[in-house]
Amino acid sequence: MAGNPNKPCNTETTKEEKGKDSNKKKEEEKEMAPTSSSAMHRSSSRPQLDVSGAAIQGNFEERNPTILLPNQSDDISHLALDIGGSLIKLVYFSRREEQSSHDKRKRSSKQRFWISNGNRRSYPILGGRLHFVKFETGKLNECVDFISSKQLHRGGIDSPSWRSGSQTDQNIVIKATGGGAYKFADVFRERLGVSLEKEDEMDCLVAGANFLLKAIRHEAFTHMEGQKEFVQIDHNDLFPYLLVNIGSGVSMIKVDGDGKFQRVSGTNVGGGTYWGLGRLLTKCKSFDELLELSQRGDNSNIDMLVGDIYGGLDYSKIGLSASTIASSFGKTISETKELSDYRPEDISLSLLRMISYNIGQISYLNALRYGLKRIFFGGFFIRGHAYTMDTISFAVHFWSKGQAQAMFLRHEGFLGAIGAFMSYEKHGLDDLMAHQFVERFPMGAPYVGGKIHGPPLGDLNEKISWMEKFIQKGTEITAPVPMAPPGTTGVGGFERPSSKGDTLRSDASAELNIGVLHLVPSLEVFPLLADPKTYEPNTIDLSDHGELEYWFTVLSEHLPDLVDKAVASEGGTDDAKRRGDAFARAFSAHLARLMEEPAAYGKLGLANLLELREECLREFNFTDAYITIKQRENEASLAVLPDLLMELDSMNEERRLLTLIEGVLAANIFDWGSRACVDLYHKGTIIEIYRMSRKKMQRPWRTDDFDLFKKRMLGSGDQNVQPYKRALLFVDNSGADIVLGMLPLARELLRRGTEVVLVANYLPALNDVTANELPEIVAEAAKHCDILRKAAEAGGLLVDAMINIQDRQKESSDSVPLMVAENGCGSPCIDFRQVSSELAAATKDADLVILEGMGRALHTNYNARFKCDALKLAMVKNQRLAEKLVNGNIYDCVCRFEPAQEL
Ligand SMILES: CC(C)(COP(=O)(O)O)[C@@H](O)C(=O)NCCC(=O)O
Ligand SMILES: [Mn+2]
Repeated sequence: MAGNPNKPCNTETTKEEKGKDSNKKKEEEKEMAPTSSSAMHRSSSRPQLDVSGAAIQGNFEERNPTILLPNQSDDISHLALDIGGSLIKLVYFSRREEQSSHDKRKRSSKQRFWISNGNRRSYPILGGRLHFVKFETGKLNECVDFISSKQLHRGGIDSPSWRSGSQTDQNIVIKATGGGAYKFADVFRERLGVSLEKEDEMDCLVAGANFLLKAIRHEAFTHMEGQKEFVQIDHNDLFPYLLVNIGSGVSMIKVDGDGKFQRVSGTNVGGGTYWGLGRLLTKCKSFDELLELSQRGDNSNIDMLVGDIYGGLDYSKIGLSASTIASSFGKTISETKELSDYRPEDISLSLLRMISYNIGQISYLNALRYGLKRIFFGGFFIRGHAYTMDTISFAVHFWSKGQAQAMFLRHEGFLGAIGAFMSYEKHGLDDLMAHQFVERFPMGAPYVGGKIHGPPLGDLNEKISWMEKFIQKGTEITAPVPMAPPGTTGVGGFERPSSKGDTLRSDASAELNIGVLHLVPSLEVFPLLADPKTYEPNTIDLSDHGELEYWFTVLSEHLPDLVDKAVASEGGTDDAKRRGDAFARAFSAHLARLMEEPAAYGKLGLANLLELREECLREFNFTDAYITIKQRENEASLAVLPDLLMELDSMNEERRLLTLIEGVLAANIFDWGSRACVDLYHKGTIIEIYRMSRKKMQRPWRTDDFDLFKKRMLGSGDQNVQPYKRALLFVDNSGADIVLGMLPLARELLRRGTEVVLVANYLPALNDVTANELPEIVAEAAKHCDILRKAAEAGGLLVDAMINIQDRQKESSDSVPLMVAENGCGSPCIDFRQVSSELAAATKDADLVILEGMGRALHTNYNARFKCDALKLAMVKNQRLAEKLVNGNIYDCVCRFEPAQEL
């Protein structure tokens, strides 16, 4: 919303004044509203969530069970709108998780043990997803059709009230902001029978920005000369800042806190100006077309530069280079030329620079006026466009002499809509934290949301046929637009950005930068992290282009094998083949997109890529691609476990501890995600490979802290040591890895009086063992081992044990328990900023963490520090990683012991 052009644009409007204004407006509306529209709600009649008598419906073991609210009578809307001059922005919430066959399998397992969370809430009451969609305001009907087709105004197709038909549309109130909330209220009433409850635009913008800056980890970034860098915002040091929202017009708001702000300025030269003038001057048919034209433009043909005035020289005395724009459109004063003599590309770029530069400059002056160091720019004018951001950044940097910094927001265009959504008090979103959001990039959002609107694809078949049909289009989307030769001058004399980040894709680009936000309120920061603020899970920095290229190649080359396994896991049917093909295309498209713009989905690390691959598989309904392999390897390993245990029991404790650690490292070779290992499997049986791997376990290992660990475990000389109280073992692969490696180590800890929690994945990833599979494996192993059996019984793992209950209670009461906890992840790596509340609860009294495998101990967490002792064990199954990380070779081993970090 721009300032009134008839008023100076720096007219201040305080929030209090605004409040008075909007109350007055509301009163006027009330008087004017016909009685039939008495449903036009005021805050007093705002629907509230009544959680009295709330009960979990169905199985308590479900991750996101339905919460039954027997006393809830108000209509609950899951939709909010920001109806601007050019675009309608829609934020909607879908409550229900799709039920995967994995979940179904999980529910059928009776043996699963859950650690009690005490008073913690272990179920996500508001678990669900936040979706972001936009429409052109001129196509309001399409927006209404979209809402209607998804029944969003009634809480979504899946809402119980919609299915039972218990909800009447007359009572439905939808929060809306922006001018269109007034202008189009009748359309919504007539077409959907709903009332729009207007929320103040500035209130919403600020609420949306504050929410995003606090809740989304990689929301804010800087963009200078083509380089995008994410900025970690400290929640306690966020205010004050200047929020500049560039829509059709521009608002500049000084934000001092939640709900505390002042609109200090604005300018009527904004996105509408660019689009309006651009349309007249270039005959472009859409904003995006105009923006795309600018990519190929050279503004020096239109703008008068300092060099044009000074005969090619800089005006260095006052710090102006020859390429600085002295006068936007200054060259077009030439009387000999007509509009048709100028290239539309050059006009577009010149216009874009004029407007962006102007906004950057006015913003800085306002920041200066109020002593604000940080300026956040939002609004759909920006559209993730590199030139626009660079120009604004340059202006801020130039005029502030580097003292102020322009920052941009990934959800730039949705601030108002998010704010309107948050104004439903019942959602209680304002309390949510970064660790409770997981952003995902489903095929349905980035690739189909390509047009100005795009309902995420509904069912699997739609997704597959979209991939088949539009693969050509997908390639176009991800391919860079050819650039004009560089060398044109820009504002203030910086050359046009030459990084790949400045390529403009189709109009899908805006959607490509944001995904669907999964709200999982049960996620927590791992309580044993020494310093969560500085914790960075990824070891490999993919902003290094060489690294990026290497890992992209590795993942691309692994694809055919992965597809084979995935298709086989689903019986090799034609349907599975079709899905496999679609998966490969989808994942390749994501890779290509990220290769072109690594920061497109937020800060990119190797763990994100490995997780994206798993997410893509799940999206095409491959719930457990390695299931057959996992089962086969478990069986083979369980068959030799009794012999191994006997061998171990014949050793003295020192020899045994060493053999156990060797065993873990040797068995970590069974990794179906490593190309080198997969090649090995074609040459031998599981047992042969295991034996070979054990034989090669010569100390010293590449990183070898075994002696330190041994000292802590066994003491030295006469010195006795206290056993660890509770150890969390982050286990990795199925088969030999868990059965012959980690379980025997767990047994040793149990034998020494340490409680053991086996922490495993919530969802399958490659051949990793899942928490759901562990009780069965432990039960099998326990058949051959009393220590494991008693501990598993004490831990409640052996519900179906053969012994009678009384005996079990007697025996288990004096045993330390062996338990299982799920980690909340479905990836080969682990991000300790987001773990399940079950795992967080299990950290109580834990004084040892053991991380096993490349994914959890090397790719992520290699540099992580914990409040308790930590042992990191892995075999490095990749030559390049071995060289980079430990200056060694493939199959080298890492045994890193780190005593508790002093705080
Ligand atoms: C995916 C993995 C992290 C799994 O390793 P794990 O955690 O099972 O030890 C690893 O196999 C990997 O980094 N693979 C890609 C590198 C390669 O194929 O050489
Ligand atoms: Mn693994």
